[in-house]
Formats: sequence, C-alpha cells, structure tokens
Amino acid sequence: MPLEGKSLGYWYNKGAWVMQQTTIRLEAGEVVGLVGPSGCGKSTLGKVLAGHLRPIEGHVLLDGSPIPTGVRNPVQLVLQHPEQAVNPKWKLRRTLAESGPINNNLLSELAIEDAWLNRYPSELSGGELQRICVARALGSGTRYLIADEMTTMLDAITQAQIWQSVRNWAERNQTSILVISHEQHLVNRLCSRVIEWPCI
Ligand SMILES: Nc1ncnc2c1ncn2[C@@H]1O[C@H](COP(=O)(O)OP(=O)(O)OP(=O)(O)O)[C@@H](O)[C@H]1O
Repeated sequence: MPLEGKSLGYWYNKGAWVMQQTTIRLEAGEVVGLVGPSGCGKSTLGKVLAGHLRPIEGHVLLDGSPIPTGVRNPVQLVLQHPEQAVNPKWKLRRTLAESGPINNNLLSELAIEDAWLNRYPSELSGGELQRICVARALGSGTRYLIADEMTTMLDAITQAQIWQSVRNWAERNQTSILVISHEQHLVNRLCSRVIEWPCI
C-alpha cells in the first residue's frame, strides 16, 4: 500500500511556489527520512501528504487511489508542539478517543499511564503529552505516520524512548514512517532511506 505524492505543487496565499512538480513515494512498512534546509517546504509536504493542506497541483494517492474522505485518515501527522495539537479544555481520554477505541497495548508500548488520561493537557509534561499525541496518531487504521520534528523539543532519553516505542509499534503493525528532522544522527539511526529535500 504505497503512499505517493505525484507532481505536487503548493504555495501559500498565492505567493511563490514552496514546492512544484514534487514526487515522493513511500512503501508499506518503510521508515524514510526527509532532511534539508530550513524553510524549504518539508513541513508543507508533510501537511499535504497527511491531508492537512490540499495541494494546488498534483495528487496524493494511497494504494493508487485518492485518500478516502469521511473516515479517519490512514495518513497521520504528528508535529513538534503537542500543546498546539490538543484541545486544552478536554481531558486526555477524550483527546485520545478521537482516533477510536483506546488500545491498551498501544498505551503500554508508549508507557502512557492510565492516570494521565484523567488530566488536562496543562497537567502533563511535554514528553507525556507528546506520547498521547503519538498514541492518537497511531490509532486504529493508521498506515503512515508523518513525524515532523516529533521529538525535537524533548530530552535525549525521552526522545530515544518514544522512538523505540514507535519503531516497535510500526514494525508490528506494518506502519510506515516519514521522519522529518534536522537531526541527521536520528534520521541515520532510524531510517532505511533518506530523502535530501532541495530548495526550489
Ligand atoms: N501558513 C503559512 N503561511 C504562509 N507561508 C508559510 C506558511 N507556512 C509556511 N510558510 C512558508 O513556506 C515555506 C516553507 O515552510 P516549511 O515550514 O514547509 O519549511 P521547512 O522546510 O519545514 O522548514 P523548517 O525546516 O524550518 O521547519 C517557508 O518559506 C515558510 O515561510
């Protein structure tokens, strides 16, 4: 079930093209790195692939077909700042339930404590909150995880723990990962293939 971006083009507010004629293909189960200079469109590509932005040109295809709408997107995006990705007024059980029934195996893999789910986002640490966001992204039906600087704001130990859990889960569930990161050593360690993103 490959994920393909075909001849993608995107600009913001009818400004200069951030990307044009961009093609990318990720295979099922692959862990691929995406590295390149700052401000050149890596996050934009991640958002287009995950359906957060609609491409101005081109298509995103999953297994040769447009990404299904009206159901949970099999392509999920996790960004750098978890506090911006959750509703501050919801307890985390509700946030997690956005991706379907709570999967205790997944919570256990990510070392998420049940008590955290009864708290509000402001009552967790950044690392704890990011684990919740990762668990939500890896919920039922996810085939591709776009991890955009997903652990950049965390200390090295937490970063390593989260990536170990995510790799384990992804391997067991045939989930592919696109790792967007400035941290070359992280990308080299995690990924079987690395795409060098050019500036246009
Ligand atoms: N919401 C937005 N509105 C207008 N321009 C934007 C918006 N988001 C990003 N841009 C611009 O699009 C270009 C690409 O940004 P993007 O965040 O995709 O790059 P990036 O390669 O991920 O950068 P970094 O490595 O610094 O995170 C930049 O010039 C940025 O200023």
